[in-house]
Amino acid sequence: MARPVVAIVGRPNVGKSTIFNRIARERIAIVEDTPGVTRDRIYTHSIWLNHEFSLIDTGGIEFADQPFMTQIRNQVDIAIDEADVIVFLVNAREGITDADEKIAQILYRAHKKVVLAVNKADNPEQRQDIYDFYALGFGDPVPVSGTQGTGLGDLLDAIVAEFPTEIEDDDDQSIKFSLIGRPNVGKSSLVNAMLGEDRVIVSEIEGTTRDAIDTKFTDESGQEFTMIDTAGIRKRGRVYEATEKYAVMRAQSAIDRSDVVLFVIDGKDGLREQDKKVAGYAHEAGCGIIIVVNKWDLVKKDTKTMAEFTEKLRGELQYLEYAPIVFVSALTKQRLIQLPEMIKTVSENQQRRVQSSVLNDVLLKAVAITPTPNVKGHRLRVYYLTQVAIKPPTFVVFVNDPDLFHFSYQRFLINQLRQTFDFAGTPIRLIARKRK
Ligand SMILES: Nc1nc2c(ncn2[C@@H]2O[C@H](COP(=O)(O)OP(=O)(O)OP(=O)(O)O)[C@@H](O)[C@H]2O)c(=O)[nH]1
Ligand SMILES: Nc1nc2c(ncn2[C@@H]2O[C@H](COP(=O)(O)OP(=O)(O)OP(=O)(O)O)[C@@H](O)[C@H]2O)c(=O)[nH]1
Repeated sequence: MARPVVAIVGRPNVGKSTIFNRIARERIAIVEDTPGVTRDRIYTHSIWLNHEFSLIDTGGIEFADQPFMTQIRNQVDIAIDEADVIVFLVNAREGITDADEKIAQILYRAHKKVVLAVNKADNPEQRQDIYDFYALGFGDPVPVSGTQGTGLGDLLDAIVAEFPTEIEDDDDQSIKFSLIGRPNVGKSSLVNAMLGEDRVIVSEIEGTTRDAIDTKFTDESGQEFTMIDTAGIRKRGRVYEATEKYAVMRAQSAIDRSDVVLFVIDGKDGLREQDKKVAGYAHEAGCGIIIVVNKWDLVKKDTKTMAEFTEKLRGELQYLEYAPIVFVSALTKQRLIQLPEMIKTVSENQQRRVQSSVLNDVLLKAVAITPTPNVKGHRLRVYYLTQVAIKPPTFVVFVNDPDLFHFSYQRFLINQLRQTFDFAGTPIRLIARKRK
């Protein structure tokens, strides 16, 4: 589902990652007194008063060896390209600096919704000082303190007030999917080859508010698909497109909007670290996943090659055991015809609902095959299984004590579900609740 995107911009050390973490309510980034510390997470989800949104900390995208102002410029450009609302963060203790004024000029020309937040307003005097910041021309400055956690409610109110009001197109029955993968694995080639198939009718290419380009097409059976644009597929010619953090952030945002993700890897090179990161995110997000091994034409094959490749891949990506693997070539178009059908099946599996009565038959049989574990003299008891959500299928199992419900037994139950119903391609979530 598409959510509004909020990006935080500002000079180094104004407290972007501190505020990011506060809003994300998790201490996920490392906060240090050194400007430009390396941080891992720059993209997260948050919710305020029923408004869900994605949040980007542009400070986490670094441009080594670039002059100070170029770095800031790139970060602000990313915010302008990606975000619906930009939080422009300044420092109450330092007043308006030259860099702040430059950022203001860029933002001003971009005609984006901007919320001005004055950080490090830790005490009442500093909160008084914020009036100077009216001079930046973005209306009422909101005083906040990242370290104390004050003012965040007002900041979030100001942010959600700027969210676009247009509602999502509910009539859109198309299956949304994206292609994710390292540079050069052949994503663009696959897209072009898929859209170039005779049997595929490309119906529209639409630019959305965020400058992203999604492509709609219909397959032979009349099923509609929306291909979500990802960085690396259609380049906008920006310098920052080459940075890994940016690519990962774009991939995460595409994953958030997708029902199904085609995780593309290079059949010749195999799997790399960066691949795993993005695949892990898709798994956590609950997307359907298909592993697409591209450039299969370049691989010297005998009868065992495919099985060996599969086994190696399964070993490296154990948590993706449910994802089907398909070996294709964008060049020769081998097996590309299967992709729309596979996406459709995975999407159906992701929306599968199973009645509680049927589920409890499975549960009874499962317990008969493998009795529940005994942990330090306490036996786990499972009483009832019910499905509470789809996309991804999510089940609640009522037990005597959730602490006794260990990972191995969860896995066993999930496997029983997979053996009984077709959940190929979709993650399954299992939540243990104590029966009252
Ligand atoms: N006094 C005070 N210090 C703060 C506040 N918010 C952040 N800081 C401190 O300011 C420093 C920089 O914070 P960061 O969150 O890393 O700043 P940043 O803007 O993400 O920095 P870059 O990574 O360089 O872009 C840290 O030492 C924080 O502890 C605040 O509200 N009050
Ligand atoms: N032999 C062979 N070459 C391929 C295949 N698919 C892509 N290529 C080549 O691999 C290179 C990279 O392909 P792209 O489609 O640009 O890869 P990408 O993943 O979109 O790359 P970025 O745009 O950098 O993210 C190009 O030279 C393609 O011609 C394939 O199936 N077989």
